Amino acid sequence: MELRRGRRDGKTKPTTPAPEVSDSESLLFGGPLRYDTGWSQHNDAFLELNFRGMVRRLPGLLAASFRLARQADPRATNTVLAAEAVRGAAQAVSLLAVNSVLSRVIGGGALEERLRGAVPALVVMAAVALVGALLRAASTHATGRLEPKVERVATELYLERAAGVELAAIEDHAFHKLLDTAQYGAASARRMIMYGTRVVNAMISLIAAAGVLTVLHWALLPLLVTMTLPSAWSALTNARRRYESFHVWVQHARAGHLLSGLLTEPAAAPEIRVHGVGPFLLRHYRQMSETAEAEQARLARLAARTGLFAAGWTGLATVATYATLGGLLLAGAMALSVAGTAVIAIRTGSASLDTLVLEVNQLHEEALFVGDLQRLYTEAAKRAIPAGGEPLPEDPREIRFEHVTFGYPADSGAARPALDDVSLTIPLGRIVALVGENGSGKTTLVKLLAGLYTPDKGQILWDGVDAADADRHALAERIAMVAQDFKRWPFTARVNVAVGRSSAAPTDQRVAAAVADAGAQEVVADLPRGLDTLLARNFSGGHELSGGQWQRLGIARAAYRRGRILIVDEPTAALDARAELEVFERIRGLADSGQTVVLITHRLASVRHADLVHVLDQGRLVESGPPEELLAAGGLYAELYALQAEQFAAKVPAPAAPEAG
Ligand SMILES: Nc1ncnc2c1ncn2[C@@H]1O[C@H](COP(=O)(O)OP(=O)(O)OP(=O)(O)O)[C@@H](O)[C@H]1O
Repeated sequence: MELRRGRRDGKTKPTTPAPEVSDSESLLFGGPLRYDTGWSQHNDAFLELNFRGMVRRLPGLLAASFRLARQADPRATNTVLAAEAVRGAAQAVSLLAVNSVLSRVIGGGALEERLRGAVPALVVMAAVALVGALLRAASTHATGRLEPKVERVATELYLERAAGVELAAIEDHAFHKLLDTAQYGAASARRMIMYGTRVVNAMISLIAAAGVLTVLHWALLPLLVTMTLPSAWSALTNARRRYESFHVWVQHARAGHLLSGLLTEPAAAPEIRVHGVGPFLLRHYRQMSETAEAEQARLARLAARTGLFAAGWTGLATVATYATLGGLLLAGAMALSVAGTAVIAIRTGSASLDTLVLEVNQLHEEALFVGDLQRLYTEAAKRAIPAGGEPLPEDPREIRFEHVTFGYPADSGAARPALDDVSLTIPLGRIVALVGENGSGKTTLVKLLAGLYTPDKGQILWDGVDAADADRHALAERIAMVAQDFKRWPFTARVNVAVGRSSAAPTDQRVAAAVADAGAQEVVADLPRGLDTLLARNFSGGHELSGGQWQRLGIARAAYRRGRILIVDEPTAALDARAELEVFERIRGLADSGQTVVLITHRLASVRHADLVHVLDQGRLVESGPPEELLAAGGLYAELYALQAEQFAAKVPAPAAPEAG
């Protein structure tokens, strides 16, 4: 399922057909399992490349890769350019020397005299060959230094830009596709350096050969061009087809990689075995591979046809060239020595032109991928988290949401926004709980609070300052967050805590304090190598934690960050009853020390610790107030509370008495 250098597996059919299901599976699932995985709706016909457009784009792309090379290593770039330019010129001098040798040898006079006359030109040829060899060595050495540096610089820029965009961009499928295609740009930039140097070299030797031909007879140059045009056309046409195909198929290939990854991934392994998901995934994988193979076959068929047509055209042009040369000789319009030089110049010229076409074609193919990388750079710069902005008040009293409406960009077809005209206050230094049923908008609200998204309508005011205009990095500095799906970094336990503030050098004391704050001492004590235990099961010496143990480390990470506002989204979902109680006590303690806590939880009994509760329902704020007041008011909060309380109050049915007899 590889694309590009084996990953260009082709065109997408816009939909992946529903899989065939065997009888046994039909029985197993109680009916045929016919649905597609949901990846197939992609409409990516944005490419409008034509032959002229490709030629026009080339200088710009070449210049861009030259800029990258200069950025990576200016000295090596200059060495390569100078060496290649002089090498090309040396080839021109060499061709002129050949011309001189031939005219001496074919010209009049005694043989010995003619040979002696050719000696200076032969010496020049030898000197030029020596200089050429030295320059080639210099160029090879400098290119070898330059290429990996170019790839590193391009990759770093790619990763830096990707990490610096808004969360909304990362969730946008078009941007994600660009991230996917652009990842190959750095390796292409590296190869562009190699092809670029060859193109410069071939161009200069071609100019030399063309110059010689023009001097010999004006009609020879257009004939040379006619001879080489077909292969240029065929090579560029095939390159364009492969590139278009790659673009249309990139999502398909991504899905294929994802499927094959799922089949071997430890996290999916239990369900694959218990629910029998393996055959389902394999079927999809096979189907994707087969359609990809069909695309490769289509490309090969087209390439063969184009190549055959181009070869015929080249053959005819070659016959015409040599017929013209013969005609000129027969008509006495050209001397034999000149015709001899012309044959050599045509051969050299067409060889240079062939090389040029081949290398330009390679360069062009790479340039297209570098073009993707540049598009990503531009797009990422547009969607970057803005730097600078208004300073936030040093010690704000409250954060106020005013008529905030927000809908996820990736979910434009949603029936209602995730948050709809929400106005509420978060007083600082208190515990504020967000309560509501699944999907009511609690997580969305805290993501907006943390500056991960900006409202579509309304404002989030830190005292008087609108968060949309504030310095986003300064805002993030004040937030510590334990998200519902916080990252379980595949590093040591110590790093998993200290990554909460990776800009500061971790001290044992600070890590230990954070671990204690989260009540995670026992978790760490049970680890085989304490804080230095690697928490990545797939590595040797790696260890896996339980969900609840991870959750404590997540809380330790947030404690380590020491942000002024602590956001905890379902902090106790994976904790046992005793641990849950302890974590809430600690959260209460944090608030006593002046820390603001924004708490999302479904455990309403724990909400009694909160100073203020906001109740959300379908993206709207429906109730706000201290927990006791909300209970007394008999609204949604009281209803949800009563539902949970009933579960505990419900009597466990007594076991039925054994029947007599
Ligand atoms: N990244 C996302 N992209 C698109 N839609 C999203 C995204 N995250 C959430 N939503 C949608 O936004 C709405 C609110 O989701 P949110 O996660 O804020 O709810 P919640 O109250 O935190 O739910 P839960 O109690 O289940 O955690 C839901 O309809 C959900 O489908």
